[in-house]
Amino acid sequence: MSSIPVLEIFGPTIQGEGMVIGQKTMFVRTAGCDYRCAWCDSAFTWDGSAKEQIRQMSAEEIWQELKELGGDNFSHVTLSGGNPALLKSLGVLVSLLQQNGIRTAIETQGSRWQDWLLAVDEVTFSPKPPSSGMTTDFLALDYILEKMKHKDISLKVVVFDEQDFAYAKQVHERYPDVPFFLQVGNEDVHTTDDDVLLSRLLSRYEWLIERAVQCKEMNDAKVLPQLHALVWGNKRGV
Ligand SMILES: C[S@@+](CC[C@H](N)C(=O)[O-])C[C@H]1O[C@@H](n2cnc3c(N)ncnc32)[C@H](O)[C@@H]1O
Ligand SMILES: Nc1nc2[nH]cc(C(=O)O)c2c(=O)[nH]1
Ligand code: SF4
Ligand SMILES: [Mg+2]
Repeated sequence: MSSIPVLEIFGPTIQGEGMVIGQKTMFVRTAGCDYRCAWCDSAFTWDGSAKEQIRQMSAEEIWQELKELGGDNFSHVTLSGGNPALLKSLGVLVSLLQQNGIRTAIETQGSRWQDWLLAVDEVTFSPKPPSSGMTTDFLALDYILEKMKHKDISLKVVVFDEQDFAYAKQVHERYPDVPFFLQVGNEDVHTTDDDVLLSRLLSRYEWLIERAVQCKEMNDAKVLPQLHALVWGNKRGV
C-alpha cells in the first residue's frame, strides 16, 4: 500500500539541530504542512514548487530506499517535513524502523497529535515565534506535551529578533521541565553565497548567545546554530 507522501530521503549525514545535534542520521522528509512560516527553509514541502517530486510510498519502500542509500552506515532515522505529524500512516514506518533496530527521531511544530509519537525515540517540538507569522495554539501544545511527559523530548524555538526572544522565554517558562533549545534563525534561505551566509549566521549566533547569557530565565537553555547551514549553506539533501 502506498500511503506516505515523501519529498526527500537522504543521508547518512549529521543531525544539524537541537537535542541530538551531531548524531549520524538518515532523513525522511514528508510533504505537506499545516503552517506557512514566513522564513521556512523547507517551503518546497508545502508551497507547491516541488509538487511533481512528491512520491507516495509505503513504509516498506521507504525502508528499502534508506538501506540502498545508507547501507550499513546508519542506525538512526530522523523524520521531518513539512509536518510529519499530519500523517497517521507514518506510524507503520516508525514500527518498521524499530523492528529493524533503527532509532528514530522527529521534527514537528507541536500543532498535531498522533499516537505513534509515543514510539519515537527523540521528539523535537518547535513552536513558532511571532516572526514566522504563525500563532501558537498553546492548549494544543499543553495537551501534546502532557501526553509526552515521560518521553525523551525537547522544545526548540527559532529566534530572529527581540520579540521572538520574548516568545522563547514564555515557552520555556510554561514548560520548565522540558529541555529547551534556542536556535539561530537563517534570514536568507535562498542565497548560494556560502561565505556571506556563514558570516551572517555566526554573527546572529553571537547575538543569540549574548541575549541568552544576559537573561536569568535562560540559565538552563542551550543555544545552537543550524550546524548543517554552517557547513553546507542552503544546500538541499544534507
Ligand atoms: C523545516 S522544519 C520541519 C519540521 C516542522 N514543520 C517544524 O517546523 O518543526 C525543521 C526545523 O527547521 C526550523 N527552521 C525552518 N526554517 C528555518 C530558518 N529559516 N532558520 C532556522 N531554522 C529554521 C524549524 O523551526 C524546525 O525546527
Ligand atoms: N543535517 C540536517 N539537519 C537537520 N535538522 C533538522 C533538519 C530539518 O530540515 O528538519 C535538518 C536537515 O535538513 N539537515
Ligand atoms: S512548521 Fe516547519 S515546515 Fe511548516 S512552514 Fe513552519 S518551519 Fe516550515
Ligand atoms: Mg532544515
